[in-house]
Amino acid sequence: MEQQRQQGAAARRMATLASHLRPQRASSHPQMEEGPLLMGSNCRAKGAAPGFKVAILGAAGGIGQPLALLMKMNPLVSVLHLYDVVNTPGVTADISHMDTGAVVRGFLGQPQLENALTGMDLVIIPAGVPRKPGMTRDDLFNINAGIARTLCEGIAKCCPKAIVNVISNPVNSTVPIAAEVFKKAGTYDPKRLLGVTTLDVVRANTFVGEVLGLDPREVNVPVIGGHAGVTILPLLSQVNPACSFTSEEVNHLTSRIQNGGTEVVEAKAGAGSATLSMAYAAAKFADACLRGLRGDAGIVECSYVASQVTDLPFFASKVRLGRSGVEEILPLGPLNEFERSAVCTLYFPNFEVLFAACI
Ligand SMILES: NC(=O)C1=CN([C@@H]2O[C@H](COP(=O)(O)OP(=O)(O)OC[C@H]3O[C@@H](n4cnc5c(N)ncnc54)[C@H](O)[C@@H]3O)[C@@H](O)[C@H]2O)C=CC1
Ligand SMILES: O=C([O-])CC(=O)C(=O)O
Repeated sequence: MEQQRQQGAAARRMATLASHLRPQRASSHPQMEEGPLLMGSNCRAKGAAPGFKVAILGAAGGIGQPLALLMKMNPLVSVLHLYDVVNTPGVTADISHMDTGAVVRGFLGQPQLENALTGMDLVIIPAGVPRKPGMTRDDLFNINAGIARTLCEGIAKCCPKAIVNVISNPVNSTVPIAAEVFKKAGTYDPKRLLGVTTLDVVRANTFVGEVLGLDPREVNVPVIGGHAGVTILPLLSQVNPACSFTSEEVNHLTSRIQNGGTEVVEAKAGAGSATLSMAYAAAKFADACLRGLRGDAGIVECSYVASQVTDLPFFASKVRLGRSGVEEILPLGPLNEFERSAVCTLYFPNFEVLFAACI
């Protein structure tokens, strides 16, 4: 009798194990979008656990996977939707086993995009192809512009009030493309569309910390402009804590910060661009956006946003985040001669505007 009971239990355990080992289909996993009962907007956490609903589009990629891990660890997140055109069943199953609060759901392929987006407070977009050595970020435009457009059409339809964090390159173009999609859909709110340039700040803090012999966690360098080559401009005259640099140090730091992406692309030798540091930077920025949404005061980050700080329609500078997204674009502050000349060359055919912006 006891032997029969043990054999029955063993058979049941084997059946359970076999069901986990079956070939992957999106619907064979409990966390994957399956049908009306598992739709994102019906997640059990809705209305239960306090927190925000966050979607990552491109969640199975080099940035998407570690970013999913970091967002699953964020206590402000109650629901985490992972969307990609490949491999979300595996990533979702894996991340969903972490014993943190957020409920994780996976969504695979275009037919599941709408369910991935419905009800989201924050959408983070790292979907798109990365650079290889010898390429510029602009070389990614043709493929990534189309991807950004499709995803933003989904956002306009399913979560038009969400804050959108655009990571996909070239950020200097994907953000304006997103704005055009939202304008066409009649949902554009410039306060809610933010290009992620946090990796430039993260690198600047690290490299300045190295030069000054300081803990990078105690360094804060504003980085303005855009997110490509010379459009990335660290304001070394505004480093916190206050410090000074020799002209050699300024040249070295400016060049290293501007070329940080290329440094990683070359080191990876064809295997992609920055993923781990980018996931860290994106998680840091997303956390700031969520704290702003929660109503925390005094949250200031650099971001590439619709702006009137220069003659250009989009510009990265310090912004104050709040319940509605970008609540204020802060002035550039006093620039030194080197920075003023760089800004003028890049962004100010009209010098008078510069002096207005520097106040
Ligand atoms: N803003 C920044 O500071 C940085 C931006 N990037 C950019 O981020 C992007 C992603 O980089 P990685 O994660 O390394 O690339 P990756 O190739 O490892 O991952 C991209 C993911 O996007 C997915 N994808 C492609 N088309 C999609 C679609 N239509 N819908 C949803 N998902 C789609 C792919 O399946 C893949 O899983 C690149 O454009 C890269 O240049 C990278 C580093 C820093
Ligand atoms: O350089 C690239 O292609 C990726 C990127 O934007 C960065 O690492 O800053």
